[in-house]
Amino acid sequence: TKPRPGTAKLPPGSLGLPVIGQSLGLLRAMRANAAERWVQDRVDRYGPVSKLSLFGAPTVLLTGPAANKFVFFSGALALQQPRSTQRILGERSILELTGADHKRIRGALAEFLKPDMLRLYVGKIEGEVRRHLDESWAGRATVTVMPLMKRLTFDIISLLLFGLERGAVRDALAGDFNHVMDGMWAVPVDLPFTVFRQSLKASASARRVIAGITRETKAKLERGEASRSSNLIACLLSLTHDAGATTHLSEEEIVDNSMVALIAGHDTSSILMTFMVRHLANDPDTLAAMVQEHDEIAKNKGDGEALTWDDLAKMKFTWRVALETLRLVPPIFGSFRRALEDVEFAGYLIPKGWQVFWAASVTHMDAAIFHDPAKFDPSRFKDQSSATAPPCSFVAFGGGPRICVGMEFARIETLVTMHHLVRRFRWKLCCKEDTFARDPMPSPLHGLPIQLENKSSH
Ligand code: HEM
Repeated sequence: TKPRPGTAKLPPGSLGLPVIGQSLGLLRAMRANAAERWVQDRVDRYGPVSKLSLFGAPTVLLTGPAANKFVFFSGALALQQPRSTQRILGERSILELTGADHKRIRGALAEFLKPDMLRLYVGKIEGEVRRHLDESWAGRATVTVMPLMKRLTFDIISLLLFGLERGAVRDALAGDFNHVMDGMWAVPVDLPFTVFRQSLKASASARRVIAGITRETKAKLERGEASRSSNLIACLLSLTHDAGATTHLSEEEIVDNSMVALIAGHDTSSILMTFMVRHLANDPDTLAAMVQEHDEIAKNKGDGEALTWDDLAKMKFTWRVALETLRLVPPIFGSFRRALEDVEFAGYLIPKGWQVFWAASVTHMDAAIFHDPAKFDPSRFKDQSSATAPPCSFVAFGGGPRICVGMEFARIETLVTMHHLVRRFRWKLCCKEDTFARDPMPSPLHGLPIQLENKSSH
């Protein structure tokens, strides 16, 4: 709601030191696996709405389902990215756009990421998974899960987005993206030898590759050698051709949003799968139930026969394990919005221009919503439609008009990967410590090295 002038007061809390504010405290806590605790401590001290200063701007921290709903649905708030992210991903990325522009780009991405389109890709995703497991997992005594999952999800997404098969171009793009990621949350100072400069250079190089692919795809579409469903670029270009001004995407928009999809589409899901592997190593009952689900599906198939869309629909328990993993370790800790005007929430004023920060963990660990919240219990997601969990309480994928547009895609690649993983291997953790650092994405100790054993029947 819009406050009446002079009525609402600022939330409790302190803005801390000039410029630095509480940023260093939060960053330190993130690296020490204590970010969730850090946010909870603030909530214990000041309540669910408090003010602080993060990354150079006055900020209101909001927690709880009602606050999440406000953040996701309020028209007075716009998505806000760090300046570094904006420079790297470009000004026409979906993350920078609001209103009709956001709707148009989101509609275009959703056109490619909708189930009807994704079902055409199950075979390609499975092909990548099988090849990765054959080449990088099978026959090894130990592997490090996190980097392997990152490369797997990168290869899957670049196949879907650009039709890029294995080879030098994909390797070069993967190399560029490692550097792109390094500077996403860096101080945006473009000077020689800074992480940020390196990241900008890598981003420029990746952009040239994507622009080249866009031109090639355009020519292929004109020659009838590609169709709308060939890959994301073909889909976006076809929208341009088909539907005129309302859905038209410029080349800059295609490149910027391919960059976003490539980053958003591989980092998060690789983290989910890595933490599933970690959790399953410590939870034999959950693992056994998952193995049973996948053995049941494989029982009715010939050797090497491809998974179908219907098979994926049967992997209900596995998806619950994924959701419970996302509840306990949400890859996206939270994110920022910016107040476009003075706005009021829960009796407090959020002044125009201030940041709003929402953190997933507080609601995910609220015992009033998730009974015994520290316990890993996939059965709590058994009936997602039940009225027991209020809306906007499970927020690993965000919510509202900006809810993750790649959620269904993440589900498919996770299910396909876990199917082959649990059927082919047993594993044990090399590091027993149950900890992780955030930078800002969570990563387990040493990237999660595991001892691997091939199951005899495979
Ligand atoms: C486990 C995997 C994933 C998680 C946990 C996740 C999480 C999220 C979250 C929390 C948001 C909302 C951020 C906010 O409101 O500030 C988001 C947005 C987004 N995600 Fe995902 N994501 C995942 C996978 C993917 C995949 C596979 C893709 C692409 C193929 C993708 C593309 C996007 C895009 C483009 C947005 C921005 C949507 C918009 O602003 O309208 N994500 N994601």
